[in-house]
Amino acid sequence: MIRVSIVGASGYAGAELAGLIHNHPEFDIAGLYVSENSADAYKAFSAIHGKFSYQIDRTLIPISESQIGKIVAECDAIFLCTPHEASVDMVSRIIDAGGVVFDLSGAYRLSDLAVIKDYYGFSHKFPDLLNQAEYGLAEWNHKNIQETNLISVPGCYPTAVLSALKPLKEAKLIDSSVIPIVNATSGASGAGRRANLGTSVCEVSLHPYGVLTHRHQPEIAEHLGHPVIFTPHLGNFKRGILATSTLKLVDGARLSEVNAAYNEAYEGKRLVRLRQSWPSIKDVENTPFVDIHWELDKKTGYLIVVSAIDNLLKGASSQAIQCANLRFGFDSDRGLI
Ligand SMILES: NC(=O)C1=CN([C@@H]2O[C@H](COP(=O)(O)OP(=O)(O)OC[C@H]3O[C@@H](n4cnc5c(N)ncnc54)[C@H](OP(=O)(O)O)[C@@H]3O)[C@@H](O)[C@H]2O)C=CC1
Ligand SMILES: CC(=O)N[C@@H](CCC(=O)OP(=O)(O)O)C(=O)O
Repeated sequence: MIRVSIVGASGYAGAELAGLIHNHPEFDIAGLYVSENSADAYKAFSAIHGKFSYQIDRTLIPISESQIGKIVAECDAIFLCTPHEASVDMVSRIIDAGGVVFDLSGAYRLSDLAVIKDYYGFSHKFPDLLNQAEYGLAEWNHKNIQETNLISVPGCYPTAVLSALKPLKEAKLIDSSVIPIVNATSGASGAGRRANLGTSVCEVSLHPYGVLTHRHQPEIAEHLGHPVIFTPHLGNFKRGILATSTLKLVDGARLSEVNAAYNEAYEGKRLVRLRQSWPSIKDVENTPFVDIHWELDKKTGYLIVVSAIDNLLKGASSQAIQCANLRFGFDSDRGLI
């Protein structure tokens, strides 16, 4: 068995990950950690996440960022389900100690220091590690994921959007003179477990946020290799993301070419479901799938692509498991379906 530890295990993404590892045939939980001064230190994990009562019998151990290297020797890999700023240092310490790390935060997803400063608000201290990090979009980067010790698991919106747009980009079907427009709505769990009036489901109806400033815009653009205009929205439901992308195809592109692009990109990739009808959050919540459907307006040459994921699973923890599967030599979907 491969023994893995989770830092940030009391949070939404960390708890989902603990559940997936508990049920995985190849991985075992080595330790569950929270921050040094956590209000949940030494509590039972199942006291925080009651659905795991009598299943995951573990205590949440507090750990400081400077001690993180010490747990490398006690396990085969570490998942960081921690805030971006905390992950920056912890990743460096884990790599220095010779460990394998899957970082679910945004700390290592972008390569340009100036862009990181602009969108995350801090100066990144480890440019060499940014170069070493492999982006964990599992269906698209499996070879590199297998060969690195630093996997940066994509953000939730980028997972939904890149899954929808990369087949078209690879097939050179996107008209580069018209910037694709992406509107996406997330459930409130995307904002994490900490109470916050602005993301409480009782306060939220449906509204855009982070307009023209959201950090997932440069993440999508970098990993698509194409600019996008991205507008996230917050909805008053718990989990799931639905993203609608509108783009112009190159002149003369036919629907059959679009269909071929998706079929080729995702042949044999069982966690991507090319649907014959429009995706919905209800079809993907609590699942590791990304559902995709598209239609072409033959009059204008515009294509509408809709993709849906569970933000806590394909948008975070189950994609992290896909990456770990690849890194340790298993099929990407092992233990997930
Ligand atoms: N929610 C989502 O849909 C997605 C989240 N992500 C990313 O995953 C990460 C976790 O997100 P999420 O689960 O939503 O967040 P939560 O706020 O729900 O959980 C954060 C966790 O990190 C712990 N933590 C905070 N600071 C530290 C620290 N310095 N050292 C160790 N542990 C710490 C918290 O516990 P405590 O504070 O008690 O120590 C808690 O367990 C974030 O980077 C987020 O951006 C990525 C994709 C999707
Ligand atoms: C609804 C909501 O607040 N969502 C979060 C995205 C969560 C996520 O996947 O992103 P990172 O890993 O990049 O933090 C947000 O917009 O900040």
